[in-house]
Amino acid sequence: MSLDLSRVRFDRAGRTIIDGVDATIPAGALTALIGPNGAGKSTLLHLIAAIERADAGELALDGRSLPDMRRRERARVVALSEQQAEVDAQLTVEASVLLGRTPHLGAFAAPGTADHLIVAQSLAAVGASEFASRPLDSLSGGERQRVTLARALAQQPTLLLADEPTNHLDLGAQFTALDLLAALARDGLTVVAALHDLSHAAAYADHVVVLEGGRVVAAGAPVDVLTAELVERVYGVRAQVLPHPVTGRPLIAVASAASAMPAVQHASLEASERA
Ligand SMILES: Nc1ncnc2c1ncn2[C@@H]1O[C@H](COP(=O)(O)OP(=O)(O)OP(=O)(O)O)[C@@H](O)[C@H]1O
Repeated sequence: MSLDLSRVRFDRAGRTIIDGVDATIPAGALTALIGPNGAGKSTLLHLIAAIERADAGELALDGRSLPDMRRRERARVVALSEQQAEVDAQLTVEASVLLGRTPHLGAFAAPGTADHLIVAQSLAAVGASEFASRPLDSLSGGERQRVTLARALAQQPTLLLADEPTNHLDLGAQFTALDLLAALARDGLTVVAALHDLSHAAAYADHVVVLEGGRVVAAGAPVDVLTAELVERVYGVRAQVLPHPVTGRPLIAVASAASAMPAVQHASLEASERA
C-alpha cells in the first residue's frame, strides 16, 4: 500500500517541527527516512501512525486518510516499532509481543493458538525466541530492540514504521534486522525506517527521503540521493561515496567532519597547536 503525504505540517511549543512535507512512499518497498538529529524523523513517523495529529496536510494509505481511520482499524494496518518506555517492564517478552495481536482480537476475546503461533514466528524472525519467557526489564538494549520489532511484526501490518531499528544492535544483529525489513518489503510490506547510518540506507533502501529542519530536501533512489554533495550539505560532513565492493551500492566513507566544526573550535585547535 503506497503512502502519500501532502503538505503535512506539525507545530509544537510554538515551533513548526514538520514544515510542509510532501512525499510518496512506494508500496512493497523499503524507504529509508534519513536526516540529522532533530530533523523530524520520529515526529513524522508519529504523524503517520497517528500518535500525533498533524496541524495541516494529508496522510493517506492507498487513498485512505490514516488520521481519519478508526483507531482499531488503523492498528490492523499500521505498526510502529520504536523503543517504548511505557510498555510494562514487568511483562514477559512473549506477553509484550502478544500485545501486537490486540487489534486483531474480537472484543473480550482471548488470544488463540493462531495468535500464539504468530508471536512465536515474530520472535523467531528477530532472533528473540530464546528470551521469550523473560521479563522485559531483564533484557539488554539490543534484546529489547528486537522485541520491539517482533511486537510490530505480530501486528501483521501492511505498513511498518521502524524508528531506528538498528539502534543498540550489534553489527550482526543490525544486518539481520535490515535483511528482515528488506525481505518483508520484497514480500509486499511497505516499510519506512528512520535510519542514521547512510550506508545502511544505501545498501537496503529502495527509496530514500531526506528530512532537514522538518522539510524534505531530497527523495529518490539511494544512488541518486546519497551523493557526497548531499552528505556535506545536510550533515556538514565531507564524505566520499564509493561503490560497495560487493553490491555496487553507494558506500559512504566519511573523510572529515571538519566542515561541521564551529569556527570557535578551529580557533581553539589552532591556539592549542601554537601552545
Ligand atoms: N515535546 C516536544 N516539545 C518541543 N519540541 C519537541 C518535542 N518533541 C520533539 N521536539 C522537537 O522536534 C524536532 C524534531 O524531533 P524528532 O524527534 O522528530 O527528530 P528526529 O529527526 O527523530 O531526531 P533524532 O535523529 O535526534 O532522533 C526537534 O527539534 C525536537 O527538539
